[in-house]
Amino acid sequence: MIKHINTRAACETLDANDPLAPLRAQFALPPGVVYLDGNSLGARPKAALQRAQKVIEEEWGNDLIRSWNKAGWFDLPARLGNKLAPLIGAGDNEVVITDSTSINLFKMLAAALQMQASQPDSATRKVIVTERDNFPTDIYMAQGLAEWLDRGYRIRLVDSPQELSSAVNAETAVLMLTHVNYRSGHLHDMQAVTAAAQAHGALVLWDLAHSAGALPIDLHAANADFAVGCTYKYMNGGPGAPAFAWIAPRHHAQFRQPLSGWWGHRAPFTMQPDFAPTDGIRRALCGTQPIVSLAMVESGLDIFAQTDMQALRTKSLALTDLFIALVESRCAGQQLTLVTPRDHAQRGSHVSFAHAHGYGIMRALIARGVIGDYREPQVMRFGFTPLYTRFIDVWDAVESLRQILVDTDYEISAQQEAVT
Ligand SMILES: Cc1ncc(COP(=O)(O)O)c(C=O)c1O
Ligand SMILES: Nc1ccccc1C(=O)C[C@H](N)C(=O)O
Repeated sequence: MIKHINTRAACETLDANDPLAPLRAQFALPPGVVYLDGNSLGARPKAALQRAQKVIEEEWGNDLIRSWNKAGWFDLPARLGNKLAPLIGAGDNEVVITDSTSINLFKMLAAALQMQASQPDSATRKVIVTERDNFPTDIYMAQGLAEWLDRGYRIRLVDSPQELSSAVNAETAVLMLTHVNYRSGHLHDMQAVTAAAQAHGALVLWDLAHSAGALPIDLHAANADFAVGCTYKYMNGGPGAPAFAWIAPRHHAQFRQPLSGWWGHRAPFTMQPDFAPTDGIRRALCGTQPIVSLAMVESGLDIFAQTDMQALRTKSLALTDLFIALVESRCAGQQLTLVTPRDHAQRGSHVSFAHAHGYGIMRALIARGVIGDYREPQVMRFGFTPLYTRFIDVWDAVESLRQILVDTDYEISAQQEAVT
């Protein structure tokens, strides 16, 4: 059906018939902007402003220190974790919102290695497998941890998802993967990949940065071991909002992480000199959280509570199908290469096209109010966030892209900004 859409009016009709369309009104989006970067920084829920006002004025300003109890600040990582849990197929008391994705990767990976170290085959199980194409922080954190531990851990980088089955073996301690690749938008089959790795005795850690809030996830059905992810992308938690961490309940008792701060202690206000981890998911906590930023996450989660991930996925695929079809028909012959898989089963919620002048073209798009981003090498990324992206946004983005390409209206040697 999407293939036959070839006018803006037809896109208007798709919007008029879209059951999710009313949700857009809950976001503060600037006029004249086509925002296709919710996969990097989600848009602001309108309610976040009132929430910030309340946290700052009432909870901090008036109630001061009393808010740790009265406003539930101390319990916020776990309370919001419970709100986020259904979006990733997790249960109550299995998720905390805390720290950054990088830090949570470190904690989960360290705990997984420590669990493997207590197994009889630990002397030969020393490899962390991940993808060369993974988001760099994931690889960097694994490298840093392996170096720091200095116990012979090695990182094995695979060059394609097909290589995973031969790369994971009896030497694999942890398979650490990002569910949807940040650059290509490639989506792994979580259940199949997890089962294959576990059959070799590996533990599996998923980074859900580009899939949580973008598509249905069922960590329990996949029998995953650990997961982390961002709240500032598809979940619309705000710039630098704390990340989340999930531990399969079957691992809670053995889970020990090296950042053993007082928020993970069983009785922090007894002020004991010895660390004793608390039961359950709060073991993943370290110390005091940025409460103002953490509180903002709730406004985004409250919008998800009004719909379901299946409905969002249906719209997301319609948006990405339409974008691919329109770019390929209206920008034909313009040397664009589709980087993202066409197969729905392998596609996340963003679409990437490569072009030799990708950076300059993206700058030109942004100058016209079509906001995507650029990732080396040559890749223009366009994120589709079904809570607020409209079908006419897809049309308008492709029209701007077409005009820029036809008129060569981009800077061929554009100077790159610090953040691309
Ligand atoms: C897969 C993935 N992991 C982690 C991160 C970010 O980690 P952090 O929030 O710690 O900067 C990103 C994006 O920034 C990402 O795409
Ligand atoms: N946290 C950021 C801060 C500044 C600029 C970008 C980010 C991103 O999140 C990038 C994203 N993870 C990516 O997939 O490229």
